[in-house]
Amino acid sequence: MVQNNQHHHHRRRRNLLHNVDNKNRHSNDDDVDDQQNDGRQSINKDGNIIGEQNNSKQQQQQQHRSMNRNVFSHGNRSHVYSILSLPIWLRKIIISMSIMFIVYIYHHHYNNNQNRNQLQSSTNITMASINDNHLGSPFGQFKQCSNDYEQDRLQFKSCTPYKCGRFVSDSIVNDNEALELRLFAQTIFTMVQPNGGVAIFDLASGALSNGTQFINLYKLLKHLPDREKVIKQKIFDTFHVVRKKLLQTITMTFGIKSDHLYLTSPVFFTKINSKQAAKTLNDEYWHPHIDKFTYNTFHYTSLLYLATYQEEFSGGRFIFIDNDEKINNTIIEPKFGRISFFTSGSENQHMVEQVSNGERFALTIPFTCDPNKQVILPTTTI
Ligand SMILES: O=C(O)CCC(=O)C(=O)O
Ligand SMILES: [Fe+2]
Repeated sequence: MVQNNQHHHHRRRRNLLHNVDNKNRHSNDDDVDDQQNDGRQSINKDGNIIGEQNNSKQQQQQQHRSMNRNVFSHGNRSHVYSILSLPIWLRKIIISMSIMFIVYIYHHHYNNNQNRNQLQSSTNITMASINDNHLGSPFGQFKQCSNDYEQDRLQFKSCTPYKCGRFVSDSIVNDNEALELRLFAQTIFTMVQPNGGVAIFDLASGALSNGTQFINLYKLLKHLPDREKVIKQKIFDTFHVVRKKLLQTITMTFGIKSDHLYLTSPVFFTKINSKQAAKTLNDEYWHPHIDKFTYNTFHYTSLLYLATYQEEFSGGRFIFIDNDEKINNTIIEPKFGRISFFTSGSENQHMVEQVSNGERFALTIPFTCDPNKQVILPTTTI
């Protein structure tokens, strides 16, 4: 009964509105259709309800037409009213469909954006994750050398790379060697004030960061009778073993003569923690850089990791930046005992991600083709 009344009421409102509509519809394309619709013609002519004889199909057609007009013709107030004239069930359908449409558009847009983000991060290649165990011959890839070696090639024929590239290995340095070096670094860094985010110790010169300054540990120790307690000879012995293995690996991988490649300076330990980066030259870590130009002595860079990503620190991954859009980058996740080595020119521009938690220890061991830039490490008889 209530429904009947409502229905009746709606139709009456609709008919009233149709009269107004008709005035506006002379130029409307729908007119042709409308003329052909008997039910509709009677409504328009009489302004009366003849719905009883109309079957529901006709009603629906009318409602659709009136809906279409309302949706597509703007600036006509009567059209707005005629939406209200639709039966509640139809209004509900329209509203739900509109909501579904909005939700669909939103999802489509959101998914597209997400895909784009995923695509960006998925195009970053993790060359060595902490879960990988790169045993045996070094794992990596060759890359065309940049033009940075043109001059070197004339000067250092049998050492300058013809094929460049980047590699990792988890089996060249053993755990004992890595542990010894790690403990040494820890001891050294407890001797100085923590400096923002980066502490540095150069094994070649003895330079040790202390706040924003550097002190020279070797000079200080010179006058200390029990200096052997601070830096044991053993650490230099271990370092020499590691250096030899790295030199062998690099020369074999890049096909150069091992007696033409030399250790160069700085040979440095770093401890990076999550605090702000220090205002010293070590700021370089956070920025994309090219070792050959940053240090001026490097032809081949090797890195020995003394801490493991995600276990001991967050962030701090090593990233080769292969293009400016920060996609298609190659990532190395630091892992205790892992080495990476690469040619130091612009073919291997890189950076270190900010460390967000914990402490990251690493040792940079560089090599040069220039005998004049060779460095011989001191012994404890410094
Ligand atoms: O610690 C690292 O992973 C790399 C540091 C670096 O880029 C450098 O020593 O030049
Ligand atoms: Fe670097």
